[in-house]
Amino acid sequence: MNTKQTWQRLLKYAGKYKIYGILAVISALISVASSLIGPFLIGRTIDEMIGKGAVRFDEVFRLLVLLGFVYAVGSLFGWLLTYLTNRLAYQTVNELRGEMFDHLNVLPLKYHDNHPQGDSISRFVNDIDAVSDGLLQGFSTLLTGVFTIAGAVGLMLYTSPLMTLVVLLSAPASYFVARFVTVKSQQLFRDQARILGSLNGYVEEMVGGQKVVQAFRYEEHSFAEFSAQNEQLYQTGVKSQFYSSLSNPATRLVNNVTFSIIAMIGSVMVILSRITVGDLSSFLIYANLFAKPFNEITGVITQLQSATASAQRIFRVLDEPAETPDRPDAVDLPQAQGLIEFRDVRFAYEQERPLIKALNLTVTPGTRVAIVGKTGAGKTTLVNLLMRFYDADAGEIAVDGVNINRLSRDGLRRAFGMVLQDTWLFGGTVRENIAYGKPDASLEEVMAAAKAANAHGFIMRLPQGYDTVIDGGEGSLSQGQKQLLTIARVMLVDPPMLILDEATSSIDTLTEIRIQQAFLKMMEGRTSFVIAHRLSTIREADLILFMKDGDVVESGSHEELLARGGHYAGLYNSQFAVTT
Ligand SMILES: Nc1ncnc2c1ncn2[C@@H]1O[C@H](COP(=O)(O)OP(=O)(O)OP(=O)(O)O)[C@@H](O)[C@H]1O
Repeated sequence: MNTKQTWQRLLKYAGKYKIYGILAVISALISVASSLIGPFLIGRTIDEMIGKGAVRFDEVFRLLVLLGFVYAVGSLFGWLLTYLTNRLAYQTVNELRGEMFDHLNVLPLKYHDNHPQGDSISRFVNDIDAVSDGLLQGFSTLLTGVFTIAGAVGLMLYTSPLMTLVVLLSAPASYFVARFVTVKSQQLFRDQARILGSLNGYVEEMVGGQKVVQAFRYEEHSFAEFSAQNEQLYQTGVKSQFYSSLSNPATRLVNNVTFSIIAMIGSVMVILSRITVGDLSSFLIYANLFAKPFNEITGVITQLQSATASAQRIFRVLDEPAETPDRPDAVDLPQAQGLIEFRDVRFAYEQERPLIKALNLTVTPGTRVAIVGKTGAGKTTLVNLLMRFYDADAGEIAVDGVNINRLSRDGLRRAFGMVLQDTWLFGGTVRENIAYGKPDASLEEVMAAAKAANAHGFIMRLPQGYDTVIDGGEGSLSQGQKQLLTIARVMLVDPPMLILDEATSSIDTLTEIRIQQAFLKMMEGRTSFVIAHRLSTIREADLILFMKDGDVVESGSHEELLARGGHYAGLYNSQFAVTT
């Protein structure tokens, strides 16, 4: 998408609020007109005061009152202009932000899997901000700048074409000086932002990994690395401030030289009676008004360039195809029994690397299935297909005999309760977190679910019990406690089928036993898939699926598979046999 197309698309959003745009243009015209009428009145006032004993006080007074009125009107409309452009910019980005959030929710999981979270967040926050700044500054500065330049040139020409020529000849010099300084300092500001980003990342990494840092006695090394980046930030910061602070004095120097030349020529013309002293005064003010917007416009152009780049990044997300919608005749799954069938299922994340080649599998209602296999074997992929986070490339997956492509995604996902290793809790109370899938649940229901999940005891020991606020999943809860809360969350919804991912780490033995018990209770009578890491879970499963390179290469009960002496027996002997 090129710059023109980007702005056309952006302005389409802004177009919905064009009434603010039209009013802003009118306000800009009035505000600029008053700033141009002012100097004219000042000139006339001066002409009324020249010569000893020739001051027409009544006329001077009238002009001064008029001048005051003109400037008051100018200020009022200047403020209105800021207000209206603010409304226009914020309404526009508000809509853009809303659309982006909606779209992030309907993008297929594939998008989120392939894009770093930080990048999506940055598009959502930083890029939207850049577009907002661009619209805000761009609109008001360009409008007033262009009107001021045009108006000042017209009035200067009217007063003295010769002096206007001098002013116009100086304009490119002023522009290039401003541009040189702005480009240089913008480059340094970009470097500064980049180094700051990297420093942020480094600090985040070090704070997050403090335990490991200390355990490996990495503090000195980490401090040295930090100091180097910090020093770099300092150097760039100083340089960028140096250049940006040059901008004003440098352009002012060019303007002042021009100003002196005009003053000299003007004085000669006054002496020759070609213009009045009032004309000269007005002209000098116009020359100043004319020069000022160049500085601002150069600054705004860089801002507009960065807004364009940001808008392009936002539109790239908005143009990502959403998850294919449910079929129009999609049905819900009112009361799933739990019969799951995979028939000749084929799937690849990347077409050139087939993962699941021909998966056939039947799981009868109420079966507890343990999925086992080395890392990368395809265990998560199987779950991804079952939940329709990804669609199979060929073959079919059926629940209770119905192809899942014919089910609504909502209906299908409601039929499964999921407990993942990466526990996700949001900023809210314990009660709200448990009731995530059933927001209208009563406290009694929430407590019953927590009791069933072995979570009630530790919740009651929290400072405010069920009303304790969890800070975005962080805070004082242990990993195991967080997992117990997510189990309670599923217990409350009471889904007919389950998908569980056993945690592999950071859980104390007691909590682990609690989780195991909760898992077992939850699985009673339900078709359940457990990505299993513990021998006890695997042994107690009705069916073990051993996965390798994307396919189920062995299936059966623990005893059957051991007797077969194949992959599972190999894994068992190498990993578990010693501990039994
Ligand atoms: N989003 C993705 N895009 C491309 N390839 C992927 C994606 N997700 C997984 N893979 C690849 O597919 C294969 C199976 O991955 P999967 O996550 O299903 O394995 P797993 O058995 O669950 O592993 P683990 O036990 O480590 O979680 C791996 O080779 C992995 O690199």
